[in-house]
Amino acid sequence: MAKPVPASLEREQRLPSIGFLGLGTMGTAMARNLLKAGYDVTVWNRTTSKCDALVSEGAKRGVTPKQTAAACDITFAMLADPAGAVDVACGEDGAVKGLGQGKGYVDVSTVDGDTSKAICKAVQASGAEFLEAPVSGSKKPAEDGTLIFLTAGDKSLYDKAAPFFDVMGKSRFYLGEVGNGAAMKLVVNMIMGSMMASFSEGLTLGKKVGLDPATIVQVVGQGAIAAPMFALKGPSMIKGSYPPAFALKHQQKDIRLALAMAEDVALPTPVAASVNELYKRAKAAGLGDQDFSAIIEAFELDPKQSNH
Ligand SMILES: NC(=O)C1=CN([C@@H]2O[C@H](COP(=O)(O)OP(=O)(O)OC[C@H]3O[C@@H](n4cnc5c(N)ncnc54)[C@H](OP(=O)(O)O)[C@@H]3O)[C@@H](O)[C@H]2O)C=CC1
Ligand SMILES: O=CCCC(=O)O
Repeated sequence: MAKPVPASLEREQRLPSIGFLGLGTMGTAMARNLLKAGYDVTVWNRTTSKCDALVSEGAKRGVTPKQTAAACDITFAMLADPAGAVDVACGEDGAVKGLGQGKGYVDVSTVDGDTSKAICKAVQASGAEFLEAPVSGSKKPAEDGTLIFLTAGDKSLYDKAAPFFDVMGKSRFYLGEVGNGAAMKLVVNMIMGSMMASFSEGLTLGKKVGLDPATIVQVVGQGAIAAPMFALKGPSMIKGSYPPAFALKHQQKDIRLALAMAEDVALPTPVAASVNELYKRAKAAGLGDQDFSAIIEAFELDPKQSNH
């Protein structure tokens, strides 16, 4: 059930209008929750047909990021990667051109700190406020409104956007300066990518030595290394099924960005570096659009066939 508009906002004369740019797996579910909560939502996506469902549910159709940002008080962006986030914010018909004093831009995409800082600079130069707010939690938490927001940037925009975060999520952290939200997200996803690779390696080894993979999942689930992610994905992984929630190509992007962040502070990250090679191999073998749990397939790939 959709979370209702908070009473404090209902008492105001006009609810802020919300723009949402990027209707992929996450953006669609997040924008839908804002719409279901009763907000005035304008949606835009590069592939315009992805707007149709939300428009039929009551959203307004944005023409460009610029027009969407110009029409709305606060605009959210949920794009695939740094290049997409910069294009949509700062490109020819980018959101920045529609922003100005009194408006806010909240980028919830997973990008690196430098990208986030560049977008922040362009947004603030327009007179608008900026917040980075990448999320922890995948497709189901996005649908259920139980994401975790890792925000940093203009504190007054954080306060204004809080009711929207509370519709889309179960918790929110304000981490100070722009770059800290991106850094937190990359640290978390670097750990997650390594955990998934390690789990996959263990399942593959267990199977090779004659253990029942379903029993391995059960045993892991009852001990000190139990993790919600293993319990959720393990049963489908052992059937060779990877229903897409978080694309493997996005997980590899996050490890790549985390490695660059580590390089900036001269920290050796041998685990993540090795795991990155595995994700690159899986991507080269055509698994990029599968859920990232398809990384288990990489252990059975012929190294000669994967060419990265
Ligand atoms: N899926 C998940 O579980 C989670 C994902 N994330 C992060 O959230 C972000 C979005 O993820 P998700 O929704 O799964 O990704 P999807 O691949 O499903 O969607 C990506 C979106 O980005 C758009 N896009 C990409 N490049 C451009 C560009 N150059 N110009 C305009 N639009 C562009 C796509 O448009 P089009 O439809 O036209 O291709 C699409 O709307 C990523 O940064 C990801 O790492 C964070 C937490 C969880
Ligand atoms: O970036 C993707 C994160 C997925 C998750 O937190 O479950």
